Amino acid sequence: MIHIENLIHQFPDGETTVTALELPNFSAPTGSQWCITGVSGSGKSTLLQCIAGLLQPTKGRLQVNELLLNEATSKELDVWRGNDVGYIFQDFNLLNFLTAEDNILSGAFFANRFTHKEMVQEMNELTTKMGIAHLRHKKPTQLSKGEQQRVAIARALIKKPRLLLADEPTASLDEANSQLVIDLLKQYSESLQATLLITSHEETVIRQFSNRLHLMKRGTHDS
Ligand SMILES: Nc1ncnc2c1ncn2[C@@H]1O[C@H](COP(=O)(O)OP(=O)(O)OP(=O)(O)O)[C@@H](O)[C@H]1O
Repeated sequence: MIHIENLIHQFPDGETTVTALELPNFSAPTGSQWCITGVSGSGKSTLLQCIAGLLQPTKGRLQVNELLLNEATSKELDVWRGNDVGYIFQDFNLLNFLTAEDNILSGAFFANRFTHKEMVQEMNELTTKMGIAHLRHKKPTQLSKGEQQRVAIARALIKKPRLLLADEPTASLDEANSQLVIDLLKQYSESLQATLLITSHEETVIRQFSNRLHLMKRGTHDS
């Protein structure tokens, strides 16, 4: 469950600030699946980062399940994120010194509730489903963008999170892999009753979600 009231996020911009996001109200029931749309710069990534507790909102109330994010300490946010949040970054954020396999396993490490055997089994299943099993021993720099994206997605799914946040998860994928990823995210969300929020510009992706949140570009400079 996500519940948002009067959320505002501003970034400093020289002497002034830029309002990246303003969202008066938003509620997503547990297990619901949403596509966040809006032109470039409308605040889609900012919203996902606020919901993941990666950005502290400037104003507003933001609750995810039992946790009130705007009042939580950074330690509470770290523990919660490690346990409950699967985040697929727009630019992947893979660790270049680790193999694809170790990058994926690292996604479950901080959840602290799986044995090594369980993590390896889940990693094997995910990489097979996603067609990247043969790439497990490669480093991210030896992979194409689309392959890196699938590694990033497997890293988010391995811990079976209650909240799945995916920032443009199909942006580097061809049509077939894009569909595979959307199907996989939806299946995970359904089977785990995990709330799923994805951002996308692509019509083919957007129309597969009946729940949509459209953000308007602000770009307002406030002194
Ligand atoms: N770290 C930052 N410092 C200052 N301004 C920022 C920062 N990050 C984002 N912004 C600004 O906030 C606004 C929203 O950015 P955001 O990345 O959330 O948009 P978006 O809708 O995800 O865009 P895109 O579709 O291009 O990824 C933009 O005007 C952007 O320039």
